[in-house]
Formats: sequence, structure tokens, C-alpha cells
Amino acid sequence: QDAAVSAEEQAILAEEARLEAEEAASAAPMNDPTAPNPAPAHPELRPVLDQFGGEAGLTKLMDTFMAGLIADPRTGPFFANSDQVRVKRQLVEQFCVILGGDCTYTGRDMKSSHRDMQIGRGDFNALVEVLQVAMNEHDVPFAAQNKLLAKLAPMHREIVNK
Ligand code: HEM
Repeated sequence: QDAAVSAEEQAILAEEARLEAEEAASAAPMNDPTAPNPAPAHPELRPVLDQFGGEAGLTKLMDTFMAGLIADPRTGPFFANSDQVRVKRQLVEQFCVILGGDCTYTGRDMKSSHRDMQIGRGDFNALVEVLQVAMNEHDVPFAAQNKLLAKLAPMHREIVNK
């Protein structure tokens, strides 16, 4: 009888281990080891982060940005089925780290994030345009906008894949 119980226990433990592994696999971001760092920190841009209103300012900006992305027929279809709350949070983290803030980027690299999307150069430019409109709406100074855009622009190499 002892042996039977222990077999049952073993089965439960094995099932628990399987579930844990499954959870770990789905939670682990699928990163491409060859992709560049999606959120390189630029400590010298810390004053620019202040011009964005810090992390709180970025959070407000991202609401406007995402609303704009959804509303724009050029970018809307890409984001329609995405977890917008999550993407907004990843963007806040990413921009905050890039602008030298005391934040951590927990998202995936840019290559992995956009791999299955067929994004063209025009789509990339459309997203930048929507971001510029959002930044204007939030009164981010033009020079500060361009400091951020200068860091985002080279990411087209990982994002544009069509
Ligand atoms: C410099 C330009 C861009 C930056 C910095 C950027 C950044 C990001 C980040 C940080 C994420 C979340 C990553 C993660 O899932 O862990 C993401 C996801 C996403 N991006 Fe971009 N992105 C850019 C351009 C674009 C463009 C041009 C499109 C399409 C027009 C696009 C469409 C999406 C979509 C649909 C998702 C959500 C994917 C999902 O639901 O898993 N992105 N992007």
C-alpha cells in the first residue's frame, strides 16, 4: 500500500513539475540572442526624461500614443489583437531606460517582438508619425522629441521585415 501511495505522490509531483515548466516556458520572453539590446541606457539623456515628465509622463504619453495607433488605419490593424495594456507598459519601460531613467525593461528584443508581423518601412514611419502627434499633444519640447526619436530610428533594422 505504501508503494501505491508513493506512486500516486510521484505522479502528482511529476504533474506539478510539468505545469511549472510549462508556466516558465510561456512566461519566459522568447528572445533572439543575435538581436541588439532593445533598451540601451543613455544616462546623459536623463534631463530629456524630465522633459517627458518622467515615468509618469511617459505613462500618460503612452495612453495617447496607443489610442492614436489604434485609430490610425495604417497602424491600427497591427495592434488590434495585441494586449495593449502590456505593450504600453513595455513601451514606458523601454523609453524610460533609453532616456536614462531608473527603470527596467522586461519586454522582448525588437526582432522577436515584431517577427511575425510583416512590417514595412511605411508602417514604421506611420508609427513614428503617430508618436510625434502624441508627443506634441503632451507638449514635449521638439528637441526632446528628437533626442528620443534618434535612439528609436535605428531600431528599424530589427523591426522592418518586409
Ligand atoms: C521604433 C519603433 C518601435 C518600437 C520602439 C517598438 C517597441 C515595441 C515594444 C517594446 C513592444 C513590446 C515587446 C514585447 O512584447 O515584449 C512592441 C510590441 C509590438 N509592436 Fe512595436 N515597436 C516599434 C515599431 C513598431 C511598428 C512599426 C509596428 C507596426 C506598425 C509595431 C507593432 C507592434 C505590435 C503589434 C506589438 C505587440 C505584439 C504582441 O502583441 O505581442 N511596432 N513594440
